[in-house]
Amino acid sequence: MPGRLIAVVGPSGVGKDSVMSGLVAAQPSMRLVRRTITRAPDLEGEDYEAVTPDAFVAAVRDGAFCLHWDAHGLRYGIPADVPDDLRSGRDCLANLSRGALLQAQAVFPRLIVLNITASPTVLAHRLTGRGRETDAEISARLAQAGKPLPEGLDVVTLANDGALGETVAQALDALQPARV
Ligand SMILES: Nc1ncnc2c1ncn2[C@@H]1O[C@H](COP(=O)(O)OP(=O)(O)O)[C@@H](O)[C@H]1O
Ligand SMILES: O=P(O)(O)OC[C@H]1O[C@H](OP(=O)(O)OP(=O)(O)O)[C@H](O)[C@@H]1O
Repeated sequence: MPGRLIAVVGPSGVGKDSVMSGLVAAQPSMRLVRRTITRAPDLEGEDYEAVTPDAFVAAVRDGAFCLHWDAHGLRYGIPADVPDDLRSGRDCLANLSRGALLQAQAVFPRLIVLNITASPTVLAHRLTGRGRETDAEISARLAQAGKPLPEGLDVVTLANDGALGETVAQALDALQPARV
């Protein structure tokens, strides 16, 4: 049985990276996928490979990604070796765009979507508190918050308005292999 690609999606600031860290801490056998992003290096939040736009284009050309997309004026790539880990039966956890899910369905044989939600007020508060983006960038991200998911996917929706530990516990429960 191949591993599952667990795609964590939801609006900016909802807590995707926080939930992912909690999941991997509880289940270290899961691979936390490190993304390549055309973002300045060493900013707050996730651990990522920072590259220039030119280096990203070269990486695409060289087949470095199994999936890539553009959002928020940035480019994001998922390493090409993720399908190898899935084939070996290892679950992989990746922060994906809602806009890349149909593409992802074609790439990963077992795709589970963890759709994280929170109220608009909570999102605004968290993005300001994280401090990675400017006020203008935060406004642009909040305007994208209600983006719908494509139809026909295997989706688990979890509210992260409350305590992070509670959301992680619910995610672990929903991801029990017997369930999905
Ligand atoms: N349940 C929670 N309660 C309080 N703060 C949270 C919770 N989940 C995430 N945060 C905080 O909200 C901010 C955004 O979280 P992050 O994981 O970066 O979200 P995303 O990856 O979805 O943009 C971070 O500062 C994080 O510490
Ligand atoms: O199409 P959407 O579902 O709106 O997602 C767009 C992008 O936003 C997130 O990126 P990023 O991690 O840079 O932002 P975030 O941590 O603020 O969510 C997500 O991982 C996507 O790459």
